[in-house]
Amino acid sequence: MAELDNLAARLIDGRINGSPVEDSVDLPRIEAAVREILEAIGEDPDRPGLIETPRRVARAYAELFAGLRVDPSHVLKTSFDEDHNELILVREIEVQSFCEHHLLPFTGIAHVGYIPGISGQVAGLSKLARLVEVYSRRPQVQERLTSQIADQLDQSLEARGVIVVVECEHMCMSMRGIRKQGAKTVTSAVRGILQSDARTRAEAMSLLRGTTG
Ligand SMILES: Nc1nc2c(ncn2[C@@H]2O[C@H](COP(=O)(O)OP(=O)(O)OP(=O)(O)O)[C@@H](O)[C@H]2O)c(=O)[nH]1
Ligand SMILES: [Zn+2]
Repeated sequence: MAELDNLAARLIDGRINGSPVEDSVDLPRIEAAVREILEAIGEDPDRPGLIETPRRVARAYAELFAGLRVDPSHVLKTSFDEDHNELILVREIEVQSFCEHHLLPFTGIAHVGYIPGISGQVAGLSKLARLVEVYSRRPQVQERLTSQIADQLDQSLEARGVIVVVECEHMCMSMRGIRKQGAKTVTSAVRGILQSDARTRAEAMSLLRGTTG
């Protein structure tokens, strides 16, 4: 599992281009399924333009869903002690995920913030973005993505407070179905003091929006 976890973490980084990808998912099964889909929509999977498509899609899925094989608690393992007991916030972390209902992308941004706990555990800033990646690269719903990020931060850092706000556009709403482009879904998850104390939350919200005045 540790080896696979490591492989998937590198996949998330986009650093694998080659055979190791095959170890992480059942590629032949995905290929067969994609071929089936192509036939079912009335295409000829053997025409030159499509002949390699099932293989490409399988490899793309290995990368796009690599988050399923990473243990999110590993991401925040390398936290360190720092004498800072107020809000730490990383704004506008890119989100690229897939709605689990239609397997279509939803994309946008996440703001991730926390107030360190009495243990004084602080995470490397990039780890917050990595956490977003690990949970995004799975079939998801935006609400769960948001609360999973918040809960993991809460648990791993024993934070006094956590705030996560995610703002995304869903392709399943813009390309099909209701076909409304530009609609943004905003979800939030707050934990600890950021949930219980309205003033602290309001302060965090204004920083999160980029307004400090
Ligand atoms: N709450 C939530 N809903 C989502 C998310 N992603 C997609 N959806 C919605 O999931 C719902 C699935 O509804 P269904 O009625 O089962 O599927 P559908 O017939 O394809 O729905 P339409 O999109 O309305 O055509 C849709 O309303 C989607 O907009 C998400 O992250 N969170
Ligand atoms: Zn959807």
